[in-house]
Amino acid sequence: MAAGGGGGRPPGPESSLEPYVQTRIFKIIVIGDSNVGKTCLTFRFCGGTFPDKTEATIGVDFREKTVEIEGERIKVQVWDTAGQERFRKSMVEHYYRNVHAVVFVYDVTKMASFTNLKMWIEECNGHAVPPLVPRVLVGNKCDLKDLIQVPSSMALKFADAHNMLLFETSAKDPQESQNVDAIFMCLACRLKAQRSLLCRDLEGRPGQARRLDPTPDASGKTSCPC
Ligand SMILES: Nc1nc2c(ncn2[C@@H]2O[C@H](COP(=O)(O)OP(=O)(O)OP(=O)(O)O)[C@@H](O)[C@H]2O)c(=O)[nH]1
Ligand SMILES: [Mg+2]
Repeated sequence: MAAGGGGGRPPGPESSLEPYVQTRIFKIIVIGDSNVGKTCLTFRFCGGTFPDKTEATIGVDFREKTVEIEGERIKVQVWDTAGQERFRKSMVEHYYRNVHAVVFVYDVTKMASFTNLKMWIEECNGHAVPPLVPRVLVGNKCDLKDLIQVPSSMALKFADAHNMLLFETSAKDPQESQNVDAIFMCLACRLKAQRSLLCRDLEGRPGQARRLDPTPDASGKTSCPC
């Protein structure tokens, strides 16, 4: 189990004059064939580096990073899942339970990892993930330009058909790190917006949940990269 990125501690006694706002946690799972680079992508986002060496993930590795969106601190909890069937079968139920967003990853240099996406999407659908849960598609290893097997146009068509945004990235190339960050930041922004709306809808209804953020940003500014 590994962790990277900032720690998302709520304000302590030293800031007791400020209103106490609990840090929200968004659970994002990263799914796809073995060897597509799920561990490297999550490492890049949470730790800011490309790992020298990785081994097949067994079960799940958790990583997290605290980000700030429109003045609110949000903890992005990334579940780096195992691609190999034998290392994931006892865990699958846990992956999908209370998930907030799903990242499907394929390897742009391996067509089979792209065609297998159908299977991953079916698995996700089979676990009753609500339609409101955002899903994105990530084509990784774009630095291997001479080996590309999955054209962007094909991936875009697939993403459109499944109502997903497409990100083409490289966990390895430091120049691409902003694109990797954009995957998770975009999801965090969408989740924040969705949940604020949901809570606003529920406000005023007796016995229902209320917004956690007592001071909505009036500026309308967003740091969302998408
Ligand atoms: N060239 C290149 N290699 C990458 C990239 N991302 C990952 N790799 C390599 O691909 C291999 C597999 O990466 P992992 O991140 O361990 O793959 P995974 O999807 O987590 O695999 P499982 O844990 O078995 O599901 C490793 O040798 C990485 O170094 C990338 O963007 N570019
Ligand atoms: Mg892995």
